[in-house]
Order: sequence, then C-alpha cells, then structure tokens
Amino acid sequence: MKDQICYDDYQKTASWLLSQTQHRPKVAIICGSGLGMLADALKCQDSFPYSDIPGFPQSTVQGHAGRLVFGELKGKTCVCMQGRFHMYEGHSLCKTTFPVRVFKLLGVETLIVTNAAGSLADSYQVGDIMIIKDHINFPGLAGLNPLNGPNDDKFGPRFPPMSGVYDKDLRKIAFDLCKSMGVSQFVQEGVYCMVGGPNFESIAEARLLHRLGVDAVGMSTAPEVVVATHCGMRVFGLSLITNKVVKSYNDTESVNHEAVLEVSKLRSQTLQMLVTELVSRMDINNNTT
Ligand SMILES: O=P(O)(O)O[C@H]1O[C@H](CO)[C@@H](O)[C@H]1O
Ligand code: HPA
Repeated sequence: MKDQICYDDYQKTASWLLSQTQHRPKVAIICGSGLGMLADALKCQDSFPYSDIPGFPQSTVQGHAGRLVFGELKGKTCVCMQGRFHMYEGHSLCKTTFPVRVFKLLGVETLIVTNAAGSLADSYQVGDIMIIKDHINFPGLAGLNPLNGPNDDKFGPRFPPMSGVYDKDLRKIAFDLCKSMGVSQFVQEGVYCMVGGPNFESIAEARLLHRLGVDAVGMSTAPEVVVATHCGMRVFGLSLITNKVVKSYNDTESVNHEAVLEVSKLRSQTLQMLVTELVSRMDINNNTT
C-alpha cells in the first residue's frame, strides 16, 4: 500500500465493503490487544479477513486476529476491528488510521476504541478498566501526526480542536452501567498516553510520564482518535490495565506481551458486557439496508 492515501482510496475500500454486506454500521469498535472477543457478541455476523479487503493494511501483532466483523449488538449495527495497526509495525500513521476514514464513509458516527495499557497511577490495579477522559499523543507532539500532509477538506478542517473529544455523555452512561453491573470498584477514569513503542518504558521514562499526570500508557489509540475527531465522529475509549509500569529501580518485575494478553482474557466478559450495553443505550438512527 502506498504512503499517500487519497479520498478515492478510502472510497474504493468503503464501496467494496458496502457491496459485500447488508449491514450499515453507525458504530465502529476497535479491539485492543487480546480484546478481539468483543466482536464475538455481534449477531448476524459478516466477517472479512483484512487480507481480503482491498486497500486494507495487515495485522502483524499477536492478539490481533486481522478480521473486520459486521453485525448487531442488541439491534444496533456495528463494525468491529479484530486487530488494529500500530506505528511500530512499520505502518505510516495514515495507514494505521486508514480504517477510521473508511468507517466514516460507511456512515459510522461513533468510534469506540479499546486498548491494553500499563498503569502509572498509583491507585490503579492490574485488571482495572479505565474510561479514557483525555489523551497525550506523544508522537503527535513530536510531529508524527496522521493528519500531516495536505488537508482533505472532505474529511475535516486543517486545524481540528482536540479538547473534550472523549464524549462526556457516553462516559457518564458507561459509569452508570458499571455501577449497575456491580463492577465500579475496578473502574477508573483517566488520561491515556500514546508512546511509539515497541519497547516498554524505561524506568526514567515511566517516571517522566507519571510526573506528567499520565494514568495509563500504550502504543496505540491516539492517532485513531485524532482522525475520528477530525472527521466529526463521537469518540468513547476504554483502557484495560494489563500491568503496572515499573517505576522503581528496586522493582525486579518486568512486563511482556504474553502477560498483557493473559490479563486481557481476565476481563474480557466484563468488557464485552459493558460495550454491548453502552451501544444498546446509544441514541442511534439504525438504517439496516
Ligand atoms: O494498544 P493495543 O493495541 O491494545 O496494544 C497494547 O499492547 C501491546 C503491548 O503488549 C502494544 O501494542 C500496546 O499498544
Ligand atoms: O506498560 C505498557 N506500556 C506500553 N504499552 C503497553 N501496552 C500494555 N502495557 C503497556
């Protein structure tokens, strides 16, 4: 896939998908590492391996199946990415966010992002679910932004605001749902920070992030949210805390991807229920043709 992607490229992929499925999703869900089971709750599925979808990049990371699944969650039509693309895989940022603009052209209005993340906040525990309140896009601050290059006005403005992008109403609904599900004791709300990866943080880097007020760190999500916000989508995000980031030189533990995937499994059912109930409460005009 070439690096410069133009409107026609997104349109071609969207048209192909529309010709292959009757589903017309209003909600898109991006599954984080080990969280692909979120798609299992979809009814009346049509699914497409990324390798079959014209123009789609390919997943290369363990725990990211590489499949696009259309279906219904409690009668609401959704499309779910079982596997996302990361900058460290060697994709350009406009490739990692390619699906988001395709979703826009499919008619998606709300993007739900999920990820596995390490915690910096002292009060967080492994297995906590963090409702994302805001993000720090470290690569973005350093000039690595998926919106770099000529702006396409068909998608959005040259200088999009990024304040208040994680929808307040959806966050409130999610909190209330967690209470009624009896899981609020392990639900947090906080700031996610994207770093480039693929290495996990050094202790000095972890301490820096902690001092900056970061609650959870990962290697994804922010570029997808930037592109979704640019094209006017509503955004909701969840981080599953899969590990505590090592911040002390006395700490002998270290993190690895297998441990991240293990913890993802632990909370998979709760996350699936939360996302399903959240979607069912969304104010969506469902056109099914
Ligand atoms: O952000 P997701 O895709 O959930 O994956 C997270 O898990 C991987 C590290 O274990 C990294 O890719 C990190 O970003
Ligand atoms: O500790 C982490 N750091 C960065 N990315 C991650 N993804 C899961 N855990 C982590």
